[in-house]
Amino acid sequence: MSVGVHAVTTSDFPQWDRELLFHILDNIHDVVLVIDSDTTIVYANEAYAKILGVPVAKVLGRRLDKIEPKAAAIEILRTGKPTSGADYLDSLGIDVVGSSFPLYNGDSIIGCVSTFKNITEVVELNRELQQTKGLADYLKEQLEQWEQLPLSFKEYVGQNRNVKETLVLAAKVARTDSTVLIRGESGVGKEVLARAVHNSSRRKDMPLIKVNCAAIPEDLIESELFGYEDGAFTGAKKGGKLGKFELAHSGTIFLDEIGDMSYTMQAKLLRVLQEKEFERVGGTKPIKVNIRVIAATNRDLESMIKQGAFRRDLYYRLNIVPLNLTPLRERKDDILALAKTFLGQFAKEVGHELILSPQVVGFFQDYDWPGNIRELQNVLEHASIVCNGMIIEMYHLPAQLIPSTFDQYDKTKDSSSVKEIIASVERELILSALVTHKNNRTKAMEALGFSRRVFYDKLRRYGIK
Ligand SMILES: Nc1ncnc2c1ncn2[C@@H]1O[C@H](COP(=O)(O)OP(=O)(O)OP(=O)(O)O)[C@@H](O)[C@H]1O
Repeated sequence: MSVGVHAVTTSDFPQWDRELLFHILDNIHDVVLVIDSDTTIVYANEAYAKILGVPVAKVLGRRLDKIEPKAAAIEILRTGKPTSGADYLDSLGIDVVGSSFPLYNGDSIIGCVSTFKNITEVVELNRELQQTKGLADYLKEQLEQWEQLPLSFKEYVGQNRNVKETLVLAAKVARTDSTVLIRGESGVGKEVLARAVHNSSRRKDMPLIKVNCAAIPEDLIESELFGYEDGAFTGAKKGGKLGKFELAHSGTIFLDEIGDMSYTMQAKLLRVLQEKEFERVGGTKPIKVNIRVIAATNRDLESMIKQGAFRRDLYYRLNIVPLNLTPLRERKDDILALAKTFLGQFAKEVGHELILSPQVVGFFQDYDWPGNIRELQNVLEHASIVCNGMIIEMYHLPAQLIPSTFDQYDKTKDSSSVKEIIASVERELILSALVTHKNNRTKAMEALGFSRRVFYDKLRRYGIK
């Protein structure tokens, strides 16, 4: 029995010849690739063809630096330092894991050997797992602030002609994968419409991820959108973090307040919209995503373009199907239906039916609603808490609407005396103070600056229990 460097010969293995060694190498399941000092591929085993799908004969004699210029083996020819770990092969678009080491003849490096396996599937699975985990975190974050929003167009309150036209167009575009741009003042229901589009699309079972572009600080928005790799910056979470684009993979991303995104970020966003791929912060590997984009803004993008604050090319990319939502003051025919919906919701919370007095109905029709549907909802929520009975009167409305209450009296030349008007305003202020101080009478009294005797006298007079 003779002994080699790491081998012995026996009667079954009388010699370790070339043929036997090549046979062994060819049957190893991992790719084995050998290059010489000018990166010419001098050997590739059969796994190379099986795993990479390229016949061995096609690569032998070709230079690796022309095929895969970023390959670790090329760097090893220069440094002589073995490496191991995961890598991404640009030329084939696959993820691999393995190791490479230099070959020496005396002191000089004559080549390099790489062994690796394809882990694209594992990387994909890991990505799905990361997406699921990220999604769970995101949903947890959102759960507390999640609004009860209508689920589809059927539940979307809106009978006004303009709104109906918008809804019909929205329902049509929902069936496609087109980018949608929702325009309208704050509180007009842009997010509700975005959800309705997503929920009526074929992506409805996949995530709808919202990004409020105005709420994220400029230095964080890139990592929020695209995620980051492990150690991308100081304070970065270990293991990296998935961005909103990856969370939205296969689903929809809702870019709210898009007009507030910085000019630099607009360029990066445009690239993603065009190429459907991006890199994480601190990463080099391109990540492909399949997403539908819905953007919304209350800003005048056309003026912003003229002022150089919004990119024209991004505008064209986003404005494929614009959906305009009319402000509430121009769709007053919807006010009562919306009010009824909200009162129905609040009635469940307070435990009794709620209706509007004729004065309140009149006032709602006259009022301008600068905060649109959100303002209407908030006003009714306030009134439903303050009102002990079933009928919501003017004095149940929030204090900030009180100047308008005076207008109302003036306009209609209401027969109420000044005394009555003051009394109704005073009653409202007391009720508001009680709500603010969670029914703590002493605190409400102090806040209003009344003495105890005057305060309790007024409670009695106004029938406040
Ligand atoms: N058609 C509707 N039916 C029922 N509720 C609605 C409708 N439209 C809006 N709302 C309610 O009004 C509130 C404001 O809506 P939403 O957040 O969609 O407005 P927005 O235009 O996105 O506001 P912003 O520009 O401030 O983000 C929400 O609480 C929503 O539930």
